[in-house]
Amino acid sequence: MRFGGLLAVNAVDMSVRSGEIVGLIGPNGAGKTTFFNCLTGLYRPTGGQVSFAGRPLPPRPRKVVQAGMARTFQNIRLFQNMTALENVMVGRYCRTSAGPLTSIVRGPKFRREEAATRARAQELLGFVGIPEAGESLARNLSYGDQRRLEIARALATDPQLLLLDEPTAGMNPQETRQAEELIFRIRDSGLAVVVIEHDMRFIFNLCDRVLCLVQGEVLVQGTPEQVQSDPRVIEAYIGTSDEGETGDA
Ligand SMILES: Nc1ncnc2c1ncn2[C@@H]1O[C@H](COP(=O)(O)OP(=O)(O)OP(=O)(O)O)[C@@H](O)[C@H]1O
Repeated sequence: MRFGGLLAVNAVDMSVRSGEIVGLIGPNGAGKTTFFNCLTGLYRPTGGQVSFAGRPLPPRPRKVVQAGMARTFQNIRLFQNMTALENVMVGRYCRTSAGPLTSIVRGPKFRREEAATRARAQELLGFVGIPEAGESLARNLSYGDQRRLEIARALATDPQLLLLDEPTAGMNPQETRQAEELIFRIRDSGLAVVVIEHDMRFIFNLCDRVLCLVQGEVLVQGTPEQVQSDPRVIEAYIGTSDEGETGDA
């Protein structure tokens, strides 16, 4: 992915299997979010190809979600003035069949689907640990709960692959532990998960494999043990001006 003269992501080749958690680390500006944006159709890559489950994916977010890839955002992007339940229901609509006409007429088929969507959304709120939040407006939830809600909305699309962009940013230690436990449960349900994170303790504890990006390219990849002891990774972080990234920021 090129932005003018800047090659933001170059030849990043990554695979992730069902039931596996892969971490994506790297200093600020390494290209992590740009990589997610390329995968999910927010950016049209200037070169290369995204394939999912063996099929090429067009760079269109709706097609990507329908193919089974869902994501959350570094800066939470909820519908702040809708309830938590409604936010999750929105995620579900890519799997329902009601078109505009059915929605206006609101016949029995629409009502059946709507009830099923509501029930599934409530179930997902329970799964992410906020079963009581359904009627609260998203903007009134705590920061940690908003992050869980974003995950619930992503899960509502029935993904096979979940991309999480800094899921613990702004969380306190207790919320971070709960997020870790939630991601393990998501993995255990058979999904493939890719996580971007700056919190090293979190990522090395969570992931089966870790890739370290630097200036848009994969510098090192391997098990958490291999990556955290690799001098090139340590150097890549120390070499940045953001010292906070070397610790638990
Ligand atoms: N839309 C854009 N237009 C121009 N340049 C961009 C755009 N998006 C990202 N970049 C540049 O691409 C590079 C990679 O940015 P990106 O946000 O992907 O990094 P990152 O690894 O996610 O960083 P961080 O950890 O700070 O979120 C940066 O130099 C950034 O300035």
